[in-house]
Amino acid sequence: MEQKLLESIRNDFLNNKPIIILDDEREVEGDLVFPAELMNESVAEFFFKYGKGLFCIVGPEENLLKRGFFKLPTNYNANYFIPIDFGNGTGINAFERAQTCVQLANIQTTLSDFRYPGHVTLIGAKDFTMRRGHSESSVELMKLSGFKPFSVITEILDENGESHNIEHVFQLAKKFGLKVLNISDIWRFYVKNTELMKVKSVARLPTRFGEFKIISFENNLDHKEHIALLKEWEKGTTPYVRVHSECLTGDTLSSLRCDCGSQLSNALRKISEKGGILLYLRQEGRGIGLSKKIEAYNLQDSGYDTHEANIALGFKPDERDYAAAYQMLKALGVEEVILLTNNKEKVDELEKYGIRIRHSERLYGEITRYNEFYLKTKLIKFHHQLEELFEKEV
Ligand SMILES: Nc1nc2c(ncn2[C@@H]2O[C@H](COP(=O)(O)OP(=O)(O)OP(=O)(O)O)[C@@H](O)[C@H]2O)c(=O)[nH]1
Ligand SMILES: [Mg+2]
Ligand SMILES: [Mg+2]
Ligand SMILES: [Zn+2]
Repeated sequence: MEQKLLESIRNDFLNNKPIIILDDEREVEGDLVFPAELMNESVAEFFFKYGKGLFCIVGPEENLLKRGFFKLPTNYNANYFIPIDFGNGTGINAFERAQTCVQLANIQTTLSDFRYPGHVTLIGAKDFTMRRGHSESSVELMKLSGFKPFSVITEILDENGESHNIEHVFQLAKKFGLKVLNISDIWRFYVKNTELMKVKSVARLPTRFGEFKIISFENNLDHKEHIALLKEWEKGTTPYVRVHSECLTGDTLSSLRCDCGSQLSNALRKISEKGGILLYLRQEGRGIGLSKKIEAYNLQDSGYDTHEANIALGFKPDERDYAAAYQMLKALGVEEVILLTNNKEKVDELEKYGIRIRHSERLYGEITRYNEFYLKTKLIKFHHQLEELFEKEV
């Protein structure tokens, strides 16, 4: 998603055209979205007729609370506030509901300017880094496209009243020329353009592989303690970068089930020699956490491979995210890297954030009889570039 697209979204809104946000990460469903400040009778009508779901205004939770709006009790962690009406009518018709939206976007108003309970559902959006739903992404999109952080959203139901019909969503988009954005695209754009991590503490760190600087970060992205080890590189050259995901068992407990520990050593050796950065990401077990990885190991001992074990536990084969790696590089002022990896996904992900990958260099660990099957699974099912490792045998 680029600046040009945002401008054209802004123009669509100014021309009474909503957009559709697709929740591609969680529910796989589409919502019509429009700025609350621009809502009017005809767009509201369009939402009722073609959206058909619940007509909701969304605003930042803390803003709503400050203005006196209060949350409804919930037994499933919903974030509904008291529904509201503006004006003296019944509050239900398109004109009145549109007025309610406009008046809520007018931040001078407080709860006492509205009647409650009313006919427009009010939802509090969390911070985008805390939750990535329709509410949060639509509020973020308002800000990115130059509007006040209040959106109107309505779920799209098909002709049978079903809400997860993506084909129907795309037909509707085509019929009315509406843009369709994914939540993940809005999220990526947000991460790319927002400073979410800053250098916090720096110290000297002599290691077996040479002396590095160890750097911690103030982290408003995911609040984890990701760490960088940096060895100065020659000005004008490209640093070698290793993006390494935490593996407590392999990195520090000398486990032979994987190749992580020896890869880490080889990466530090290379970076110490050439200059560059190790980004140590706290996403243990490809993002499922240590306990779940131990469960996965147990499944692997009874015949599952590493890919199948993750799925059996209800996860994706790989749950990792590289937003933090990008934010750390951004905080360190690095725009171009030579990436030490066999995992093409790391290359693709960093490139999506705009990091230039000069090239990637294979980084092998040690093959042992305990990790051989694991590595073969990575080659075959995750398409990691490990062919060379097994060539000798073939
Ligand atoms: N779920 C799960 N995670 C594992 C297993 N074995 C290792 N891991 C995790 O896999 C991750 C490996 O991280 P990296 O070495 O940075 O990444 P990679 O995908 O191997 O890619 P490379 O850059 O080529 O090394 C770590 O988070 C490990 O904890 C396993 O059997 N199951
Ligand atoms: Mg939704
Ligand atoms: Mg690895
Ligand atoms: Zn490991």
